[in-house]
Amino acid sequence: MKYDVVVVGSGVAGPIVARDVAKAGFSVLLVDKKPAIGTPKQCAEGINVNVFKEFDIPYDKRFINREIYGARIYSPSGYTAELRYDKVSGVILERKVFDKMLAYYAAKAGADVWARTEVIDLLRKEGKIMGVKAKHEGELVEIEAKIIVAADGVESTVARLAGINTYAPPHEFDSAYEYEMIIEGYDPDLIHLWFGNEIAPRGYVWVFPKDEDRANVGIGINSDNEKTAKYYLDKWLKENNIPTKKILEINVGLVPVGGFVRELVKENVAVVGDAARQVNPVHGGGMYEAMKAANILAKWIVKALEEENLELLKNYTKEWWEVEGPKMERLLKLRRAMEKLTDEDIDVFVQLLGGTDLEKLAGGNYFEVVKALMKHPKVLMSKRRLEILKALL
Ligand SMILES: Cc1cc2nc3c(=O)[nH]c(=O)nc-3n(C[C@H](O)[C@H](O)[C@H](O)COP(=O)(O)OP(=O)(O)OC[C@H]3O[C@@H](n4cnc5c(N)ncnc54)[C@H](O)[C@@H]3O)c2cc1C
Repeated sequence: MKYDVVVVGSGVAGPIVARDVAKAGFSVLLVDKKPAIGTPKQCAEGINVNVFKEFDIPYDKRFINREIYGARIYSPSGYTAELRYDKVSGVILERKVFDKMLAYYAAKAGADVWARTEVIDLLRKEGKIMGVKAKHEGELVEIEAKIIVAADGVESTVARLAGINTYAPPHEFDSAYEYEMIIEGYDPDLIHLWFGNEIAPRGYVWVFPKDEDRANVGIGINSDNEKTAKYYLDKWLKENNIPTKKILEINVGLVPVGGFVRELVKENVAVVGDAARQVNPVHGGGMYEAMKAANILAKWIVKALEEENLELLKNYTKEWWEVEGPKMERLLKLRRAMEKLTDEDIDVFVQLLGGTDLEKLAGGNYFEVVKALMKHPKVLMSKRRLEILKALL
């Protein structure tokens, strides 16, 4: 079996690469170890509404669970800041359908798609990487390919097999735990985020509404914490008197929030998405970054195949670092600064920040916001707060 490209992993990044390369007329095989692509989900399913246009994905009601108009954040003592638009700003997806439909779009563009196919090793001949070895419905198969894409998520093995250094220490990952459950009393037009060192160390608790009374309710905390994410989520639910007898799903996962990969390509293997730690380090959202990187990678795969020059693949690393790298480094700096905040600091900042400030912070465009905060008496009076902010400039 021979293809131009084999893509390992059909989450978000993989199908976008497969679709774009197949569209250009090259042969592509997209594989995933899951028997049903998209299931189970490991996601809160929130994404900015602009992605559909940017990545040419139909705005299809089959996977758009709910339209969202903004966000409300809560400080440890209960101060809130809100960002509310009069038009749709984001959506809560149904990822089980979304991921499957992305694979369907890849198939429609010409790619072959195999579910229940787990890549277990690289295929090497005379020291060269020639493809992958996989278990396809329990049978061992060898798939030859000119280019291999490791889109195999946070626990990626394929990039490492090729010698790409994807190591990051445990502190650069969040541990996430989530219930899809019945929950009432939260404005279903907004996403809700709670911050605080006793609530969610380093991270936040989220309620992402999927219905008036159904939501993904989850938490992300630093994965090297001595307590578990489940411990903190259950504590928060109990302290807020939220009944936990109607739980429809439990989702667990790791989220990379740092540890970006310097060299994204080795020989004819490229890494993309969570496997390459391409995730927003402040809010832990990875779908946008996975699609953005997939887009860049697909462009260079097509060029490399058209010009029969695999060296061109290296331009993916260069372009990703030029286009996304600076923003990601700024966000990482912001994440590290946020880790130093006490609960009192969070209370102060939430009182001082407006909705648009929050948007700028989450997108990494924080210079103006930080400069304005530094002039406020509540910040000026605290040498420590001032130093945390100064380090961001
Ligand atoms: C609890 C939680 C909540 C989250 N919430 C959000 C959110 O609200 N918004 C957001 O943008 N991001 C969120 N994220 C992050 C987001 O889910 C990921 O960033 C995104 O899915 C990354 O896409 P990907 O294609 O790189 O990897 P994945 O979506 O993880 O896909 C990787 C695929 O590879 C397959 N695979 C792995 N190994 C092999 C193998 N050896 N052979 C074949 N197939 C293999 C897996 O089965 C999987 O389908 C959340 C993550 C978690 C854990």
